[in-house]
Amino acid sequence: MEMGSQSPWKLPAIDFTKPELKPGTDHWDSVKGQVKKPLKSSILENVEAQSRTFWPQGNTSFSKTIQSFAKGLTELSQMIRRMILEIFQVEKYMDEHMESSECIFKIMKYKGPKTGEVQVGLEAHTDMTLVTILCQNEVKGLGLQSSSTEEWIDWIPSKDAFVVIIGESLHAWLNGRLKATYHRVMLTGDKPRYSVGLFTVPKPGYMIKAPEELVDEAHPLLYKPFGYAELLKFVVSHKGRHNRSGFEAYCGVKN
Ligand SMILES: O=C(O)CCC(=O)C(=O)O
Ligand SMILES: [Fe+2]
Repeated sequence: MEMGSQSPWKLPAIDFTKPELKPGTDHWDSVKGQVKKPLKSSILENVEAQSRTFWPQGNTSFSKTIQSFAKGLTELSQMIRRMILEIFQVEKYMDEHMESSECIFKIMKYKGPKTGEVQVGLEAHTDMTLVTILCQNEVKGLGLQSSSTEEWIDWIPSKDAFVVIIGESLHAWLNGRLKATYHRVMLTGDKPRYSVGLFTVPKPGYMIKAPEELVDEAHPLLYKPFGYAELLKFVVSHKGRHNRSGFEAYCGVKN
């Protein structure tokens, strides 16, 4: 997709495919500027990234290329987080941030409900991750909520694009500078929906704590330091599992 062209998704689309996309180059700064826009306007804290660089042969035989696919997604996750840290001027934490995170790759299958009526495949929720990257087969179903208008936007599946979702751990680490994106899966018809997700999460034992540079009078600390595994355990057992309340109850300073 050409820079600045309209995406079919009503979502900001950003091209990460150019080989010259390397930190410190003009092209890096230009793409970073595009990442900054949707983050700043808070239209929706996600971006789409085209896949061909990571995956030049296309995604039809992905079972064979699953490892290189996961590697490509891991690199994309790193690039996006590198840009986000630069945008919020906390580059000095880059190594710590990268070393304290790991990527989990999952393949998911949703059976078609075999009805013409839309059924919930996965309730609206935010992820507890740092960042989640999703892609899927041609069966529609993923919806993303704009944090500013609360409008639900259907993702139109595309084999050239990924959805990048900000999770609660990154929201907390940035002391609220970015919001976690609500998303859900709604299904209809009888075809199964397959999706793959790369979930970038804090490593076990690492305490997520906002850097002091992001905490000041205008931005008081929102979350107490927490470990990811402990957070997950609490959220899963909490009645607010499918919304932000479990997260807020676990580590929100106000609680
Ligand atoms: O299947 C999808 O596209 C979404 C999966 C998801 O939101 C999750 O596993 O947290
Ligand atoms: Fe999710």
